[in-house]
Amino acid sequence: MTPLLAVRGLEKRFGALVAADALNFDIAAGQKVSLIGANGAGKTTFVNLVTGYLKPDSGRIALDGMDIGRRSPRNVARLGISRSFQIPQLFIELTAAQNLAVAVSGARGHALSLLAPAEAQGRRDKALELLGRFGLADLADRPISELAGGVRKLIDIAMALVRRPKLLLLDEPTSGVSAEEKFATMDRVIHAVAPDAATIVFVEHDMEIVGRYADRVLAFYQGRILADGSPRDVLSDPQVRRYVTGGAR
Ligand SMILES: Nc1ncnc2c1ncn2[C@@H]1O[C@H](COP(=O)(O)OP(=O)(O)OP(=O)(O)O)[C@@H](O)[C@H]1O
Repeated sequence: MTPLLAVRGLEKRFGALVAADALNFDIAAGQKVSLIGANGAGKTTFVNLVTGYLKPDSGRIALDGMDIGRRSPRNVARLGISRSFQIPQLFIELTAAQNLAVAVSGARGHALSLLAPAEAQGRRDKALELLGRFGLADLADRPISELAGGVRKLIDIAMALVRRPKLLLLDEPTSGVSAEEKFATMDRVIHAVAPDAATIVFVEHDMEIVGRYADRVLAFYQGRILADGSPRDVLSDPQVRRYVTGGAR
């Protein structure tokens, strides 16, 4: 069976630094994969390569068998890969619902100013539906500037769901979220993504989150995969303990 994502010989260099070093692996549909690794190990570089924000120097990335390695971020998103960011990319003066409405317009290829009222209502309905999935419907009309960091992260992830992606990449979904709220935040993410049955790849520094939510872990070290397997196996691997979790935040 064709894997959802196939990565073959993927390389990316920044000058002399090899940030992705001949990466080779598949991701099957339905998996929840966590990317772990110390700072600078290459996790975000991988996310940027898959989402079109960086172009590989060599190698291949295929989504459902289609080569996507040199497409633009917009094109990659149209094909079914969405992402969230370490720092949420939101319009700070707009409300939560307005931010999502902008994303809905973008996904539908509309210019906001040209929309008929019926379409504007449709966008708002979609925005409210997505916020509802995250338990945030009551914050729909609050400006982002008034919302806490953890809520902003959830809204950024909601934006990524607008296109009903096949593959969702989350860059540190719980960074900046308090220890008391981190499980509740991830529970909301998993619950919200479930209706779209999206495959999730998430960068994570918190090993409690990794152990609880991932069914597979890829441990990065110096642009390479040091270990690949179940959370139990990878987190107990001596190399991972030495080079990854020992230095994790
Ligand atoms: N645009 C860039 N130009 C030059 N070097 C870069 C660039 N992006 C990343 N790097 C370097 O590539 C290496 C991998 O960085 P990357 O951001 O992928 O690591 P990471 O595992 O995501 O780290 P973190 O956990 O700190 O986010 C680092 O040494 C980083 O400094």
